[in-house]
Amino acid sequence: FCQSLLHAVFPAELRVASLKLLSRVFNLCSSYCYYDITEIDGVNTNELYNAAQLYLSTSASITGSRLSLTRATNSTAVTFGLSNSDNLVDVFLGVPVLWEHVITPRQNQTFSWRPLPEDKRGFTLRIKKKDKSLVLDSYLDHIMDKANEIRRKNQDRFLYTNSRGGSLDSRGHPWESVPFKHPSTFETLAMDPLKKEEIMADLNDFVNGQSFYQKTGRAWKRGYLLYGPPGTGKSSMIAAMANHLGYDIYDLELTEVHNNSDLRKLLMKTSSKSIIVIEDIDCSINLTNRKKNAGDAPGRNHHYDGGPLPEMRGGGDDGGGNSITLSGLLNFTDGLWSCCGSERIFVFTTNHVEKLDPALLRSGRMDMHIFMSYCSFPSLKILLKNYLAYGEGDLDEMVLKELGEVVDDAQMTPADISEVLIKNRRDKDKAVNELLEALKARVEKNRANGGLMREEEEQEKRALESPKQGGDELQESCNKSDDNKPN
Ligand SMILES: Nc1ncnc2c1ncn2[C@@H]1O[C@H](COP(=O)(O)OP(=O)(O)OP(=O)(O)O)[C@@H](O)[C@H]1O
Ligand SMILES: [Mg+2]
Repeated sequence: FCQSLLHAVFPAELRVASLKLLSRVFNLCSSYCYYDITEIDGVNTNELYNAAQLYLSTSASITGSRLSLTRATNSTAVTFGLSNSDNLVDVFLGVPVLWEHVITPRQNQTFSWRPLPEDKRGFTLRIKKKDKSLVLDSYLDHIMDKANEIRRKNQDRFLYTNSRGGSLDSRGHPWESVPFKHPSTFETLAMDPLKKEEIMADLNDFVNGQSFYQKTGRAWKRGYLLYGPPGTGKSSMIAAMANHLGYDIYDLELTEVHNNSDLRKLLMKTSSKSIIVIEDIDCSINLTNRKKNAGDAPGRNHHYDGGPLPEMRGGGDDGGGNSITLSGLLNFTDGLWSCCGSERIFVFTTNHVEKLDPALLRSGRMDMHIFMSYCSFPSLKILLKNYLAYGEGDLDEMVLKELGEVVDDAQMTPADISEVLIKNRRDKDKAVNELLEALKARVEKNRANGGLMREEEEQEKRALESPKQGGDELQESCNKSDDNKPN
């Protein structure tokens, strides 16, 4: 009787209304506000939920008493997460925020094109009302950024190639990818420690330089030219850069690109935070038919003048199938298109810097020119440490002195030296002795050759120091070697 009276006195609408009123009064009195971040918003996956989960799983400032541990496939890190109804406190800019993970079973599955998970998952974020603007303005952005960073660090990076030519895969991508697992790091790289530090500092400035690039109105990208003889670690340096920054690598095979517009399409399909590599650039762009161009415009060869364009090697032979041009390549690295996406590094490598078009070398195009030289004494010490576990002071002073005396004149590449060390790595003394012999033998050989190699090196350096002069040299070398005249 009482129940029916209650129902009669308080009809359903009134009950709902009074509940609403109560909760409004409660909300007004409470000094907190709450945000629900559900895993699935309607039928779409909520990016913020995933980001929050990732962020909470690694945030060092978090405290909680019960956490669940996970390790995803291919991941190198263990992450912890929240079980049902667990609370975590995070502190952002001195403001404490409370996270609660809520899991409820999903009732009466409604029809959906996509099967929904059995549980409804969500985070409830509780903050003081006075801190509301802080959360909405920067905390959520901070979470998204951090989550992206964690994702990048945890995941395998990828090495992309355009070996399919311009053809697209089923998802419309021109790049093919494989997981990138090169073990080279700046620690294992044998080169002058000061130069190494300079490069690492430059890379760090680049990744942390978003506001600088914004302020100065520059596109957020950087170019490195690595040059030097084969086996001096140019490819290893690229791998070390990628590992240091956690970037993907796009290895661009220019000979597979048919024309400038394909090149642009490839560029558009690269992601931010990546290194775009063109190896052996001197072999990719054929400069042999620049002679005609230079004849038309003498003295202007150090600026690309928009005249007849150098074609790809073999381009003339196959009926114009390959018509990628130097100007197309420069546009690729420098033009408006190069800014679609940001935080990108371009790396070109070459064995013959003197063969490069000065337009590629002029300042502002390749920001840093890095000469990868023959093995020097400091580099040798790094190799001895890596391959034979010799630390500072482990090796006999006399032997070290002897090594130091011959290593520069021997002009052996780190690749040659590591070969000797690998072969004898079980017997350290034998390895060092054999290395000493090899270095001495090489010194003798170089003396006999009359320092021919040294001259080549000097020529490369000169070419870089003065692009104008380099241009003239290039001109000469083109004139001399132009036996492959255009039809
Ligand atoms: N500076 C270096 N530090 C450590 N290892 C090196 C270095 N240079 C070469 N090596 C070793 O030699 C091998 C060949 O080096 P790498 O492929 O990096 O040379 P490269 O300069 O790219 O040569 P190429 O001009 O022929 O492409 C590497 O696998 C690496 O083990
Ligand atoms: Mg290489």
